Amino acid sequence: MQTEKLKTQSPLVKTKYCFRKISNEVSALTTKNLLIFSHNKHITILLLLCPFLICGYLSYIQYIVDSYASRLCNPSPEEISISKIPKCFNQNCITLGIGLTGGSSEWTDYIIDHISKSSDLIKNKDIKVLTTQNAESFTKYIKENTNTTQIGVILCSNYIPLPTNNYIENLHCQETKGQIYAIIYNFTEVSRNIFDPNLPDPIESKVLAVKLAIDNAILSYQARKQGFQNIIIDAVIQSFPIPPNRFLKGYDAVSMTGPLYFFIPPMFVFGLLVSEIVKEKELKLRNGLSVIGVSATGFWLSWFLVALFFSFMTTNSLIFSGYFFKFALFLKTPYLVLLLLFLTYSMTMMILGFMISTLINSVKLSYTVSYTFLLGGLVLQNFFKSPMLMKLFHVEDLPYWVPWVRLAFCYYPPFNFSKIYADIAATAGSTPNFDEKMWEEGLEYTWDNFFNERTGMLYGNSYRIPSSFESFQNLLLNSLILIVLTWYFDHVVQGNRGRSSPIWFMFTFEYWSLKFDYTFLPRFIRKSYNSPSNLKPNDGILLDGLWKKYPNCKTCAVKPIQLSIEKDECVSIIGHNGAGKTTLLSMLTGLLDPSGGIGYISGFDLTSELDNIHQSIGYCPQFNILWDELTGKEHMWLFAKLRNTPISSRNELIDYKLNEVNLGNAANKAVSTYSGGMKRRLSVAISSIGNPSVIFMDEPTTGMDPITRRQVWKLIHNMKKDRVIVLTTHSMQEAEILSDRIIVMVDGEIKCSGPSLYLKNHYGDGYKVELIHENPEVLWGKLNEKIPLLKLLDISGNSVLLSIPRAEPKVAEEFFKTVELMKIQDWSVQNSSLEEVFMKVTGSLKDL
Ligand SMILES: Nc1ncnc2c1ncn2[C@@H]1O[C@H](COP(=O)(O)OP(=O)(O)OP(=O)(O)O)[C@@H](O)[C@H]1O
Repeated sequence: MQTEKLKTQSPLVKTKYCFRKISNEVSALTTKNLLIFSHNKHITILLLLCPFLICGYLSYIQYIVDSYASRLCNPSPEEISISKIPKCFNQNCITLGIGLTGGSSEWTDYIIDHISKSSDLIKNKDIKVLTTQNAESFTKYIKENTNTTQIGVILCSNYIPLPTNNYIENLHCQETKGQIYAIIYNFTEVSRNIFDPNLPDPIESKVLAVKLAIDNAILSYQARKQGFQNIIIDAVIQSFPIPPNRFLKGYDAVSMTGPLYFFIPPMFVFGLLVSEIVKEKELKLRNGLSVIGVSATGFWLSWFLVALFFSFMTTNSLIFSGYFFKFALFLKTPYLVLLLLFLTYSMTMMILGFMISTLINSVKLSYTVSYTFLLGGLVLQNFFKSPMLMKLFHVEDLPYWVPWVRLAFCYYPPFNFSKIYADIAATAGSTPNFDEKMWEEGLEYTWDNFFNERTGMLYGNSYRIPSSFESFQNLLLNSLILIVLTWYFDHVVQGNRGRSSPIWFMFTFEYWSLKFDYTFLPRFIRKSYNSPSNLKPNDGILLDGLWKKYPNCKTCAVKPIQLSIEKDECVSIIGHNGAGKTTLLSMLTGLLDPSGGIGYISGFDLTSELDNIHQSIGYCPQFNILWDELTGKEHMWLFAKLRNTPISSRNELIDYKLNEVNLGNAANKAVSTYSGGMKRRLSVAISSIGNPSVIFMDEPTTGMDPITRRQVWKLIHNMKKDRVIVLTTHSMQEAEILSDRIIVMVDGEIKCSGPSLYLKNHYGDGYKVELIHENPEVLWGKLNEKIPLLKLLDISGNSVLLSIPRAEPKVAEEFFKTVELMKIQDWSVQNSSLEEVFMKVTGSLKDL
């Protein structure tokens, strides 16, 4: 047997064995974890697609900024003719409102006619002429008719006192000449459309057109008066070329916002892993694995490999998405630098996730924690993404507390990630030059950049930013600290590995002696509390005074127990709810630390040789150690591998075991589709895999129908050979059929123990006799008179049910003699049932 060999092997062979064992565990559990993710296809695909979606989103932002920036410039603005006044757009609006301050006169009529003809405007429709007392009353009209008049003109046909407080305060209408005009334009009309610099300024062109029309009209009037030819001046306006907006042109979304968006993909994996690990804890799957000897090292290494796999995949998905979208920062940086950055950061976050998962016990809480980390992290990333902040953080001559804050942030992985990213962006991506107020395109990022610090000036202050390599070392330090914390909390937090260690466990000799497996040393050197002098460990189970008291409980859940179970024995433990059965089994399987006492299982010490015990036991707990996503066959494969069954016969063994528990047809179905009974059957099959020398079963047939229950009984019966089976049950029939010995536990104590017949004989009420007589009361009266030791159990109809004490053979003799003389119609004799024994021993009969 493997465990026998272990006892006699040298430390070197043991180390080799340990290494092989752990690598086997890692390979089995990693396969299991990957299988779970492969069954959750949409989540996994989304996880791998996430970087691509983020890069696509960034590319879209870049596109918007670029197209926006390109639209904001106009290198060759068009000439706009102003020879005609443009008509206003709205219905019923007035293109030109003309106020005549001195009433109409010859020259004003001429001008209005001229404008009307030259600009195709209809009088009294497009042009409204008002004779106003003064300029103020014209502006009053405009105010009262908001937005109906496009442009107003005041023709000063006589002297008008000037208003002091409106648009025309600079107007000087001359009393004598009266040939001066003023243009009043609607300032609220949108000026140049900033979203499209190719459009002309609506006000400029209109005002100029009006001015030109009036000037032309005046010139024409003057020319006619003085006998000149009709003079027409034609004019155009054209704006200056509009240069590109220098705050947008060259903006690089990937450089400026990368740390914010690239923070997200690892957080998805983070959330997924934390919830999966906590789920294994909440459903006690990890406890189940610990019982069959899966080491914490194997457990965490398997998750580490899964995290590495997903981190590697998402990292590469991110890098190649960057290449796909032609991000300059990605194209100008060596692949290895990008891989190192994203992978190290992702792995550090995964290890942070491992550490968090050791502190929480519920999946619900794990979701809350993951979301909090994601949202809180995004808020911080919003600051850290800024290259300006990175420079500000490293400016020399800072207040004394800033370097301390910076140092504190160095222990926050996303800060180090943002810092390295900013280093790359500063070289390979476009960055804002605040002094020049423009964007500078990046150069190639080389390994020299990786190892060199960055220096420069910011608003007249010099800054010195440590090299990317230094920040990379910080990330590695973060990982190391988180690994140590994970290791520590995994030991001390209750529920992680079943047993929890004291908070100073690493300073105890026992911890390191167990760790290095010094079991080859003589027993007196190792720690052995309650070391027995007269106990000889057997191949089965030997307990001497083993007891358990839960913290904050007044009484012991299990009082000191003496028990010896030999090989080939099947023992059932029966007891009422809360009697201590599960606690006893948990101690024997190493899930709970005994409060005291000695125990040996397969010859190994329960306190110091637990690793070896785990190698030699099988366990079918009250809860099923099953993963909903995996199929029955995958479960069997996992446990067969963990149990190191020979590869050549593994598949055959799996099929055989599954058929044995009637699950052959459902072997390839996910366990989530199994009924409660099917899951129990699978758990029983799993407990027997790998030929364990002791099997513990906690209520193995709960939830099974009578036919399947009998099949499982048969299976357990066949498993008895060459091993010890300890099962707890509430079914007396099960205990009676399966066990060679029955132990009755009451309030943490073994009240009695022995084969079923012995218990019945010893604790039962004797024989039960049922007599059928035409007058049962008379019959009982006579019997009771002759044999007072008889006990009446029931009289109903023609039947009398009574018991004869087993310990009194003479009473039985006397009873049968008496009965022979009576006219008995029928009779039957029955031995006591186990249920009666149980009720009597547990004292429950009194309570009924
Ligand atoms: N984690 C715990 N902390 C404190 N007390 C506990 C804990 N687990 C069990 N107990 C107490 O220990 C006693 C024994 O419980 P245990 O679960 O071993 O009984 P059981 O015989 O297995 O019951 P059942 O048949 O219902 O499974 C009970 O009084 C129970 O309340």
